[in-house]
Amino acid sequence: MNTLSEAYKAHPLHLSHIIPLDFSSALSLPDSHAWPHCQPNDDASSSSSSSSIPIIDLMDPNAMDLIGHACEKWGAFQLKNHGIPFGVIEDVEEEAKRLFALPTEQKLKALRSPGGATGYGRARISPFFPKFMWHEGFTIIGSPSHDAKKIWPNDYARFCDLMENYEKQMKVLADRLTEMIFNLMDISEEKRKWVGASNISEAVQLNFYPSCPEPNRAMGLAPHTDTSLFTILHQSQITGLQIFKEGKGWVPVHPHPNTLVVHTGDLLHIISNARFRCALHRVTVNRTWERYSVAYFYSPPMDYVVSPLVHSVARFRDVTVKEYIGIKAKNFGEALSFIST
Ligand SMILES: C=C1C[C@]23C[C@H]1CC[C@H]2[C@@]12CCC[C@@](C)(C(=O)O1)[C@H]2[C@@H]3C(=O)O
Ligand SMILES: O=C(O)CCC(=O)C(=O)O
Ligand SMILES: [Fe+2]
Repeated sequence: MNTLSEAYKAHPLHLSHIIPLDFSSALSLPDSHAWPHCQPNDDASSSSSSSSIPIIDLMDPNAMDLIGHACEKWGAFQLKNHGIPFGVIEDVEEEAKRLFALPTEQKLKALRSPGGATGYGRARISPFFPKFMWHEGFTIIGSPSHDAKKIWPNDYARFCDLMENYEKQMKVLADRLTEMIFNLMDISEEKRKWVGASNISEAVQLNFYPSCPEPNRAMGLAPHTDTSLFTILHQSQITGLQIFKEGKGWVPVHPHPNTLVVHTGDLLHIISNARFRCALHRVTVNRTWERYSVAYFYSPPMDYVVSPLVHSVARFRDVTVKEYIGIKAKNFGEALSFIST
C-alpha cells in the first residue's frame, strides 16, 4: 500500500476527466479543447528582456543564498551542475517518447482508474477547468511495474529500471536541496529528521504535449501550483513552460541543456510561512513540435505535520501532508486559503 496513492482514493474522478483525446487523429481543435481568451503565446516574454528565472550552479559556494533569493522572488529557479548524469535523464525522456508514441488502445490499457492515482491519463486537475488540456500524462507512485506490465507484458523491465533509477537519483538531489533550504530557514533538528528517510512522499509524472493545429487557442497544462515541498522538472528542449510573476505576467522558462527546473510547492510555501512563493505555472503548446517533461514531486512523509516553522505570527494552521493533499484535491486553487489563519 502506498499512502500517497491512498490520499487520492477519497477523491475519485469521472472517467471523462481521465481519458485523453486521441490526439493522433485530431486534425483540428475540438471545441472541448478551445480555451476562450487565453492567448497563451502572447505573453510578457517577447517584450521583456530584463529578468527571467535565475540559473543557479549547485557547485557555486553561494548556491544556498542564491536558491533562497530565487524562492523568495520567483518560487522557481533553474539548476545546473546538479549531479544527475545526463544519460539518466536522456534515457527517461526516451522512455517517455516510447510510451506516448504507442497506439491509443495500448496506452488505455494502463488508464488511471477513477479512484486511482497512477497510470495513463489526463492531468488530475482537469475537473477544475471548463476546457480540456492538450496533454497526456503518466503518473508513477511507488513501483511502476503494475502499470507498465499492462502496456508491455513482456518488455516492461527496461522502463521500470530506468524510472526507478531516476526517482532514486532525484531523491538524493531533493534531500540535498531540502538541507540547504532548511539551513536557510534555521529549521531545528527535530523538524527535519525525515530528510533522507525512505518514507518521504514522492511521485514521477511523465508529461506529453502533442503538436497542436491551433496552439493559440489551446492550453498544454492549465495554471496551477504543485502540491509538493518542491518539484524537480526536466523539460525537453522545447519552450512551453511559463511562470506567473506579479507585475510581469507569464514569463517563459526557456530550456537549457543539462539544467533542471525547480519549483517551490505549496508545502514549502506553508513551512516558510509564505516567505517562499509557490509559483503559478502553465504550459503552452505549439504547431510544430511535440514537447515532453518529467516532473519529480518531493514531499515529507504523509503523517508529517506541516506548519510554518519560521514565524512571529503563523499565517497557516497545522495540517498533515495527507490532509493537505485531500484539501487540494477537493479545492484546488483555494486550498491555501482554506488553511490561512
Ligand atoms: C503527487 C502528485 C502531484 C500531482 C498529483 C499527484 C500525481 C500527479 C501530479 C500532477 C502532475 C501534473 C500537474 C498536476 C497539478 C496534476 O494534475 O497531476 C500535478 C499534481 C499536483 O502537484 O497536485
Ligand atoms: O511540462 C512542464 O514543463 C511542466 C509540468 C508541470 O507543471 C507538472 O507536471 O506539474
Ligand atoms: Fe506543475
